[in-house]
Amino acid sequence: MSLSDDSRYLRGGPVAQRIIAAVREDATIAKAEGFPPKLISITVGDTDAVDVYVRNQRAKAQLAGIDFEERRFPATITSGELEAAIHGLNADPRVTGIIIQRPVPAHIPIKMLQAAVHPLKDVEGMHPASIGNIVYNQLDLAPCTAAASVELLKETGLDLKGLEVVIVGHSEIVGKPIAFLLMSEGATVTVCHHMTRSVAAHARRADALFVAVGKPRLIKADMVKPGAAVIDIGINSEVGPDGTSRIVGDVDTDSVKEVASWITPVPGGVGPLTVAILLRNTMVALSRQRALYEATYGTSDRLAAE
Ligand SMILES: NC(=O)C1=CN([C@@H]2O[C@H](COP(=O)(O)OP(=O)(O)OC[C@H]3O[C@@H](n4cnc5c(N)ncnc54)[C@H](OP(=O)(O)O)[C@@H]3O)[C@@H](O)[C@H]2O)C=CC1
Ligand SMILES: Nc1nc(=O)c2c([nH]1)NC[C@@H]1CN(c3ccc(C(=O)N[C@@H](CCC(=O)O)C(=O)O)cc3)C=[N+]21
Repeated sequence: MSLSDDSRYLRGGPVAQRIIAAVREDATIAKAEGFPPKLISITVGDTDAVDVYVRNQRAKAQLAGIDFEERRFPATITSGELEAAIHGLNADPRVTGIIIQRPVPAHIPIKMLQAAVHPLKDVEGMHPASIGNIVYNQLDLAPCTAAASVELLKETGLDLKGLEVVIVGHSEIVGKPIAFLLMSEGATVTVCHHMTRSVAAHARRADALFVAVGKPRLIKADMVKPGAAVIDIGINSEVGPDGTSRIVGDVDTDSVKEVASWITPVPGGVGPLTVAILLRNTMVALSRQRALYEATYGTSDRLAAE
């Protein structure tokens, strides 16, 4: 069966396109009212997966009518210098949202950086105060990849209540928020990580398996329950047999798709939806900023006010 007509593939593109079209409408109105949305990406050092993400952020932001600017810093920068740069962006009224690309070099405390971003400009909901909102089931501005992964699982039509879900990987930005989002949907959630005794034994029980580790082909067909939904979040750059670089996930897709009922392809699965949700979150941040502006100045139309 060809890729395009295989219904087992859960594709992010169509959902992403719908979100981007809606963002574009919102952005057009916001611009006309004096609030052009602008997203700033902060990259520290060099990571392949970040390069792919930023490239797509720029392309899709342009489609959606959101200004996009990348600030790149060398891996040798100090945390104090980075914090100062973030404070400058917090104070700039033209900046709607700030995303700090992960990972950052080991000498920079990531939590301190996330805490430096003003919560109203925190488009990934990663400020220590914001991430707590998902514990309270307040989900309108959740970390983008986690939200994208759960959204794709919902595309299967599976009832999430009581669903056996296994997540492999427990990072702050992906695995942990997915666990919280799914708990709030009523799923029974198991989280595996590098200390888990047998990832395979857990994975084989899963009706839905989420994988966010960063290791190509970690998940093989014998680790997947027949009929399961497999959400592959990994983005790994690999040099193919022809010498060109390509992107692969964490799942051995060719073999796993013979066992699973649904699988997200890489590329074309979670990635495009992550980008779309980041842009949508930027508009959520803008509307919160506008609400504050209105409470202060009595109007949310900045152009009319001036
Ligand atoms: N498609 C998308 O939108 C996105 C994709 N990604 C990709 O997802 C992957 C993971 O990203 P991220 O969560 O940020 O990465 P991290 O490196 O922060 O986390 C990786 C996680 O995997 C766990 N782990 C490592 N080895 C194993 C193993 N052998 N078995 C089980 N668990 C293991 C680690 O556990 P421990 O901490 O205990 O060592 C850790 O929790 C990467 O490929 C990244 O590029 C990330 C974000 C968005
Ligand atoms: N703070 C932070 N948040 C993140 O969400 C985050 C991060 N840091 N660091 C890097 C990883 C990686 N990541 C990707 C998201 C989308 C694509 C994406 O658009 N992928 C396309 C690739 C298409 C192409 O090849 O161009 C796809 O999978 O189809 C890739 C990678 C987000 N991450």
